[in-house]
Amino acid sequence: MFERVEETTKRLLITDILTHFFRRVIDKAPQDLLHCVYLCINRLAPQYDGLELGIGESLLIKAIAQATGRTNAKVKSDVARLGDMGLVAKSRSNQKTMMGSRQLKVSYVFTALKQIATASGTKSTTTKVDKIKSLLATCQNNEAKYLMRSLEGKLRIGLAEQTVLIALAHAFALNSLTKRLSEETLAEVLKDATATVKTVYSELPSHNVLIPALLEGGIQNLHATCKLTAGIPVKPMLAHPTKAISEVLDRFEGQLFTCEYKYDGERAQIHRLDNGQITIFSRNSENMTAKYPDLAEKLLRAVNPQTKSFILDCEAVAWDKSQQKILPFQILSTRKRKDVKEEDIKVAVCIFAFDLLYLNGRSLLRESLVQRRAKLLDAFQTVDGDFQFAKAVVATEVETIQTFLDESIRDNCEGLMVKTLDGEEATYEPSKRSRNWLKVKKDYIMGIGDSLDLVVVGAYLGRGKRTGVYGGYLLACYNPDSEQYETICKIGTGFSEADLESHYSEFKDLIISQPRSYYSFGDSAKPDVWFNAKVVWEVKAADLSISPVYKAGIGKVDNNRGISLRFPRFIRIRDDKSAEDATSSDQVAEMYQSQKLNTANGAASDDDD
Ligand SMILES: Nc1ncnc2c1ncn2[C@@H]1O[C@H](COP(=O)(O)OP(=O)(O)OP(=O)(O)O)[C@@H](O)[C@H]1O
Ligand SMILES: [Mg+2]
Ligand SMILES: [Mg+2]
Repeated sequence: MFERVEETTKRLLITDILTHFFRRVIDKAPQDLLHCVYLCINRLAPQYDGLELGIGESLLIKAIAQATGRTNAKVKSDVARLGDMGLVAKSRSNQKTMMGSRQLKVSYVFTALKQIATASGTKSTTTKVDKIKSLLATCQNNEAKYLMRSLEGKLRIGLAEQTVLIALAHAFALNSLTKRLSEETLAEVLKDATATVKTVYSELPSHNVLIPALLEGGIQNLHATCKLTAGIPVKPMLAHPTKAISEVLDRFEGQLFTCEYKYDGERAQIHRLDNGQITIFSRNSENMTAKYPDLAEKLLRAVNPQTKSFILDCEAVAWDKSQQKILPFQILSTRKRKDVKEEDIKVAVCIFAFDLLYLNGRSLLRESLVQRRAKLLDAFQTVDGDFQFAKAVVATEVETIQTFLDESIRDNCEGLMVKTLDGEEATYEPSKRSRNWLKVKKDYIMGIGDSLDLVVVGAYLGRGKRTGVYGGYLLACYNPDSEQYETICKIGTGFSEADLESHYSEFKDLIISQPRSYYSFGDSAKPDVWFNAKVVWEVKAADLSISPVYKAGIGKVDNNRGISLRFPRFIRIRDDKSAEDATSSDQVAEMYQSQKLNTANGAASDDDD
């Protein structure tokens, strides 16, 4: 199935292949469905579980060498030549296809992968190498290729998580049909099934719950059996950038909306269970409770007596106790990330709450913001400097919004979040970048609208004052459709001396001998060293231009040329975003288009290389 998916580029065909496969699994081996799904999305557990594949290159090289009787050096040079660990492992296993040997079974492979990922302790390297060796020995045909890629955590065959959800919905819907339907009715049934599965998964992102529920009760019962649950993080709702207050007014014409301060801290989704246990999740659904041991106690003082379980959406912001004011993000980022003890805490944090998703056992996702906000205000109380509600106004005039924006900046915020208040358009949309939430950042008014979060894929050796560290870096955005990192600019500005030093040493572990096959770059912008795509930086730029050298959004606004950033400047490391959460090619293209609209009325020209 993986082979067929990899050969196909059309998303619709991929969905069909996968649907067909799932239908057979549901019929013939339903107990394997969960493991099949995990192998397809290249994971071992829900994302919030933190259990990751992504076994290091050197360990995999060792295992291939031992399994095939080659030296480490030989395997390493083969990897450099073929650019794909999977192909190297496969080239050998083809030569000795064992007659009548054991076949690998899905659940066996899944369990083995899990054992490899969780092995710990002094002997863990040996355990891992031995396990991989024994898997490789049983591989046939292309299996070794997909096994190695899975172990690396880079299956890269075009199976996006959303495609897997669609195929699951189609498979269950088709398998439960009792009579022939007209083409039209069938399309309708599949569309409804897909919507149900996608919504349910966005509210309860765990296949461990979803798959058994589907097998048990089918799609009809899914909404009743799988609901938003305290303790399981949902992907937060995201906002669209805007460049002017007038753009906000155009978008929200005739609708009721509210402006809130946009606090510059760290997004925090705080869950409390009925038993009182508190868990704090990051923007990326990582458990960061251990980073904020001080928050739980602050929160308790803000919780009203009738409030039991809840999911709170808020921003954790650095707080100056003596002056009673907000501190910039740079201060917050000096807090330790792991195993923080009360005595380690030098930077105080205040919670600014702006949404309530769940209260006393009930989901509030489908209620409007007016209703959610009323419940939020009712369920908690302000404790100055510890827990406050996001400052908000209902404004409709440009002048009032402008004044509020200026105030937000004076109060050390980044600008405003503008949100619809009422009705269907004001529900909470997990994981969506919604047009019902707009961000207005002061320093981007009339600029490019927003900062970008880009992946560092390479670096240039420094000269002169920067001898001994990197002088510049090559950045890329991410294209989720092609699964490629597309280069967008070289950056050398915005770094302090200390940044240059620490980046230089931190990127050491990420150096790779060849660019990955999925990096899209121009020959004239090749860096001196390439990096594994892992680190994300927030970057600001003056504007965007069409470029023959860079590849961002290639084919979206120009057939052969990409988009590039002019005068990029480093702002901060985004360790709450993974490489795949970086700004997407579509977002870059959208920013370019909207800049073009703005300059069309007589301002500067574009098409500048
Ligand atoms: N009142 C508020 N309502 C919603 N979000 C807020 C509010 N105040 C601060 N925020 C923060 O602003 C973020 C949205 O804007 P920001 O540009 O900082 O997003 P980001 O994390 O860089 O993601 P992206 O740029 O991909 O949207 C939210 O994720 C949240 O952390
Ligand atoms: Mg932010
Ligand atoms: Mg941003």
